[in-house]
Amino acid sequence: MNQDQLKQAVARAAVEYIKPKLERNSIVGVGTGSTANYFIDYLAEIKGFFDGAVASSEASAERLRQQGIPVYDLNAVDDICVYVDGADEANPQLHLIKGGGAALTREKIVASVADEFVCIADGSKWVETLGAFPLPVEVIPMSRSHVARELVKLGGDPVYRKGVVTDNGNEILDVHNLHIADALSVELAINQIVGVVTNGLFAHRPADVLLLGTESGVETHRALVESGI
Ligand SMILES: O=C(CO)[C@H](O)[C@H](O)COP(=O)(O)O
Repeated sequence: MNQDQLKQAVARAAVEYIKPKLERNSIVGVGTGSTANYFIDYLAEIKGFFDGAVASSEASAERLRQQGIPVYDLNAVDDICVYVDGADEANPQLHLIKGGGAALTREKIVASVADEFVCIADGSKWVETLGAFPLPVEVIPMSRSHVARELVKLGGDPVYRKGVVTDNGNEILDVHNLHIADALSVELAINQIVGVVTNGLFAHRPADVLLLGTESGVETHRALVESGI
């Protein structure tokens, strides 16, 4: 199977995974990107089983509407039972790098609200250590150079993603050459820089479940929980 077929397989698996959890009034959180797009298309096949969706980008909202799925503003809903989205990298703790599609801030908001976060990814996204994929950081435009200098102090090589404006009207720096051994600390440290809206590390809100598309089928990974016992 090629990468696209693996994305389709995990998107299909996600619909099967969430279907038993849905009720007529359920709201589904929907991510952004090519894998999420496949998920939206398959989700449309069960649209009678839930109420509607909250989208993490204008692009996903548009695709949901085209598929006949009602789209709600996050402020208009009390609860999101499940959030389904892709990732650029995932490690065994189900910490993620996201934001290749520049939707990281809204993705992190919707993921944080959701009761369960189901990540869907083809096998190329699975890594032992995060950071080979440049870490996206959304910044307030006037702070871009300041934030870039601070990111250099943290050991990264930030590159301005020219021509990209996020749905929130901001800009993106992609931080190269970070070897992220402690994703929890790095996520906090970058978010402390004045001018940063958020960064694409999802460590404080990791995925709960990862459906990973491989040649031998869709694997289900759950986060390794550190236990004091
Ligand atoms: O974080 C994202 C968008 O901001 C996407 O989930 C991530 O970039 C993966 O995209 P794709 O499913 O196209 O490989």
